[in-house]
Amino acid sequence: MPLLEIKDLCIDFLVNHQSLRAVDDVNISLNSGKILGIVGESGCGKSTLVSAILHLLAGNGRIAQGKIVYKGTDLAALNEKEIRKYRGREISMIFQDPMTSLNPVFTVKDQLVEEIRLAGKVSKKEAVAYAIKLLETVGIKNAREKINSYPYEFSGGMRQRVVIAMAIAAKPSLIIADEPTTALDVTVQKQILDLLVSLQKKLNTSIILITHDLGVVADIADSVQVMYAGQVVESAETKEIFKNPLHPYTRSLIKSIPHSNKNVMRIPTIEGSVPMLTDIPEGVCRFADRIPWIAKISHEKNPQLHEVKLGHFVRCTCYKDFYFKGEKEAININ
Ligand SMILES: Nc1ncnc2c1ncn2[C@@H]1O[C@H](COP(=O)(O)OP(=O)(O)OP(=O)(O)O)[C@@H](O)[C@H]1O
Repeated sequence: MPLLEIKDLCIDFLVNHQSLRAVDDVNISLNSGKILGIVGESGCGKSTLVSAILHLLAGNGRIAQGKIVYKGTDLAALNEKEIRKYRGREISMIFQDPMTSLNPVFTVKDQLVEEIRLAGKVSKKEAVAYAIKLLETVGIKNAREKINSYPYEFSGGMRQRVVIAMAIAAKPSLIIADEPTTALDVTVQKQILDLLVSLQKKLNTSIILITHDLGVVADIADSVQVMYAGQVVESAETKEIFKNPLHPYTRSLIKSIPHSNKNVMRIPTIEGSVPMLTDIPEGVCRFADRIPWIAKISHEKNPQLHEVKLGHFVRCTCYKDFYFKGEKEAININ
């Protein structure tokens, strides 16, 4: 049985008496000890999707349909008191900005000890010893001294390490990391990702890693779901996605991964941005507006996810006729 199974999940926001669908019929299956990458530009619905798991949606959001089955329990059906037992203990979250999780007026020790004591019955002394061990585990040197510092005394990367220490304190089975490295310098980003992967292996935790950068998931995720305008447009094992990307949006995301060789000729990626919820077209390919040079007939009506190969799904039929505008022009010139 998968650790987490999200089935036909739809999430709506109520805006000016209008119900707007931000997540549309998403399915996820995640096994123990695996890393799933959820990728897409800002506004695709990634954060909305994962915040629903622990009932952290904004006040105007609601699960309109679907199930979130975790270890056999449908989390979507739980009340506030019941879901609290899962937060931090079974499933923990790491956000982009470490200060979302850290309180600036308390020391790291106070915050870690509180988290540890919330998770289980331990004495203060035991909790402090465990907190120091946790800081060492996440690579903070001189943890015995550093534990008495306030969050502002740490660099951004070190703060994110503290947040990760808090996130693993209760040995959760699932960590949801929502753009955990976006706010950090490139060199620090790599260190934090390496840390997450090493902890995942050590603790056999599963991770859902949310990012706008497909390059980030390339080396570490076992599987990838690409989201666009609230829907999954492609999903497969990571190797397969990079070997055989099909959906125009996935192909565009792959092209936009920064390349170490700056001399490589760059074909322009697809212009534009994700539509606002009020502008999402119904019953047609949501990506069609971004690739107007592809004939309308190439798109499917009411585009569905098609399993093109075992475990590899792609939405709409437009991928079959898709080419990058610049590519064809380059061919014509030659
Ligand atoms: N509380 C809300 N009320 C109305 N619309 C919302 C609300 N929260 C998010 N949205 C909208 O839902 C859509 C999905 O937003 P979401 O934050 O989940 O996207 P995202 O892919 O995680 O992007 P980002 O990385 O910028 O957070 C966007 O159009 C956003 O404007």
